[in-house]
Amino acid sequence: MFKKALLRLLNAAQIPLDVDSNFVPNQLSQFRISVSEAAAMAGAPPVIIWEREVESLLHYKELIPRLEEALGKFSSRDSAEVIQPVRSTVPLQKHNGFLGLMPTYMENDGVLSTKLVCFYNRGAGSTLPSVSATVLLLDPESGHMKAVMDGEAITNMRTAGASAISAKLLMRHGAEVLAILGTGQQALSHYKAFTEMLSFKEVRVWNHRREGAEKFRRSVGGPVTVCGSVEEAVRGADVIVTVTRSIEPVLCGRWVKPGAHVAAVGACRPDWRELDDSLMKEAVVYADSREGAMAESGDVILSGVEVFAELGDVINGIKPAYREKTTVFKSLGMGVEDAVAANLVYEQWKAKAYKL
Ligand SMILES: NC(=O)C1=CN([C@@H]2O[C@H](COP(=O)(O)OP(=O)(O)OC[C@H]3O[C@@H](n4cnc5c(N)ncnc54)[C@H](O)[C@@H]3O)[C@@H](O)[C@H]2O)C=CC1
Ligand SMILES: O=C([O-])C1=[NH+]CCC1
Repeated sequence: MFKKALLRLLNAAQIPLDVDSNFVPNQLSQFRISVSEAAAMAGAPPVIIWEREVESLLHYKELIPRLEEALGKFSSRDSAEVIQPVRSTVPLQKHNGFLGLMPTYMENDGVLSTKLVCFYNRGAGSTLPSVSATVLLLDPESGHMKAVMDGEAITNMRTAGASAISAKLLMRHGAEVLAILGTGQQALSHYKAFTEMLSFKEVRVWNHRREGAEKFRRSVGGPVTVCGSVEEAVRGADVIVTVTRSIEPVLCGRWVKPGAHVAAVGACRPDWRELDDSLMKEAVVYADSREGAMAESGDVILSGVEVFAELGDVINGIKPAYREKTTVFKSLGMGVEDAVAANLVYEQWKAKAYKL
């Protein structure tokens, strides 16, 4: 009663529960209620955390261990750990795109979120982004919306983080050469995650337009070899990342060194491809979500191959990691990855705002 009365007063006096308000959390701590509980009770608006701030708060070193844990929880199929249906999509026919809805509930962790993501098969001349996203973080008890966040930075970093986990688990020991096909947003985040978390002697990139690859090389600053063809980029590579907007195979099995690991990130529709049949049939195929891959991945569905395991099965020790064989990690992207990333951003934001 007393807590509610205090909060009504704060609200009526329009004392915001925001970054500058040190007073409110300190006072509330006496009553042992959380900031989000207080915000819900006071009817406070959600905090808005936009791209630059998300980027400044999210770091692979903290994100990747949380993603790894979440992938394991997802694959345990324990509904108290993760409830995450396969993404539902609404076609945006006029614009050659899709709206994907990605709700996730992690009961044991008290995390409830949903991402709204629009993704497009853009024509060559378009300057609009391929992916545009927003993540909503909610309080599971009250339903109060705690935060609205830019979803692009989260999508770029959590996707690259999941691919880096796949490489850590599935690439051969002593891997030296990384090849990245495509030089857009995901290529940049993958370059950062892979060079920060793993170590390679050589990084090669290819783009269907050479100027795109040259721009990428200049923007990352580190040593990168620009290749004139996919074959030149991937011959002898130990790890290959495919992050293109292509809807037809760009990577052929005959160019891939036996034992290489491929993190296949693009082609997230049932009729889109990045990898050819020979590669899919040669490789042991892992996915983030078996159901997601069977519903959404053209590379899996059209090649007719089986998903051998989820990354979470390997993390949980249920399925082996065949490092010596050619492996493909088919990434579709999961709501649980967005949930843990958004929750981490929110925790960091609170710590910064309230200097906890
Ligand atoms: N698995 C996952 O969780 C996620 C997958 N994606 C997918 O990853 C892919 C890349 O996304 P972004 O980097 O954000 O896009 P982007 O538009 O920033 O980059 C796309 C790259 O593909 C190249 N490209 C365009 N058309 C091509 C073609 N026909 N053949 C070969 N290359 C072509 C572009 O030049 C560019 O380098 C997209 O397919 C996107 O839908 C995006 C987010 C998450
Ligand atoms: O998981 C994700 O956000 C996406 N997967 C394919 C395009 C966007």
